[in-house]
Amino acid sequence: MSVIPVIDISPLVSSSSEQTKFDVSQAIRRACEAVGFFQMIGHGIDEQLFDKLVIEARRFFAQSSEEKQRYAVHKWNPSNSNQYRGYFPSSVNGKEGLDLSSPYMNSEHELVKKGDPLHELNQYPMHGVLTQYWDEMWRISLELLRAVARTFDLDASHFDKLLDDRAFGGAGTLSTFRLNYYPQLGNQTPVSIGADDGEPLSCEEHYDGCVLTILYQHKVGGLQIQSENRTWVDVPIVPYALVVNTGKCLERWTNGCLRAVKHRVKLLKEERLSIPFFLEASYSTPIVPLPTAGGAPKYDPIIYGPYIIENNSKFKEYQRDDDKSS
Ligand SMILES: O=C(O)CCC(=O)C(=O)O
Ligand SMILES: [Fe+2]
Repeated sequence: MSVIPVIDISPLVSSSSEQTKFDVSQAIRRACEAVGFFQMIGHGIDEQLFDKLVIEARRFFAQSSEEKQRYAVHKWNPSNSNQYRGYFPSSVNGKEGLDLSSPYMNSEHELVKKGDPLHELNQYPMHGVLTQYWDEMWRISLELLRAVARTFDLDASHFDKLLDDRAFGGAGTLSTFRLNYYPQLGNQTPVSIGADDGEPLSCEEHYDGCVLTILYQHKVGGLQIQSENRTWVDVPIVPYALVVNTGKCLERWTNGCLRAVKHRVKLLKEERLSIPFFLEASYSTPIVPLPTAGGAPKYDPIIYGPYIIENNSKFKEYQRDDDKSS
């Protein structure tokens, strides 16, 4: 299928009958099975919040590199201890970005105090609009996973406790909220070239490793997904829609029913902002194919934390050991 479905999730986020919620949940499942992506409307996020978020993101990236450097992770600012959560410059992989962790992470937790890379607190002050947007992403994420749970004959809250472990003595969700800025590139060289079609790219062809990604692409498109016949399909701009895609973790969890699909971003002449929220499972969550997904398990059980560290090490912007410096 090459058309990316547009799904109105309003019944999931308002009071509506169980049947209506189930019908929307099924539409989400079908999209994630057939395409791996959908455009989500009816999410209930105030349009003004997106506008404020874009202003906030632009304000951040418009700062001088010295100012942004203050929030850079250790690799680019040795006086900062964070390896993972913070700013990375465009010299590494074409785009620059700011990776933010949960503003609600349990700061007393042993892993947070120890400085575990996945459990780092933000050095960039995350308040106001950024926290409001985080709250919205978290609200929607839980509803999407409840939708998935329903279609696999599970209690709707099945995944809730596997995504945020604070109630079980953990530090909280490992999810990442990222601001991506693709500068106006002029004649600069692409970060990579499409493997099949030679398309110049500003974000390489990849799968997301997380559970789900919820992405806001602001006004400028360029995101493409690979269809089953290996051709590349544009993800069009639908105003104030959020692009949702299945990550490799959810693919494993659903025994391959929901598909993670390769995607990339074309190299454009104009600047571009994209704002993904990577929904992650808690560190010690076992990812074991759901028995209700049917069929013999196609994947070995894994523990989320070590799995995602290994997965992220494939991305240039996460190769942060000093000896791998690019
Ligand atoms: O910038 C985009 O639209 C997509 C970025 C992306 O795929 C990612 O950060 O995983
Ligand atoms: Fe991605």
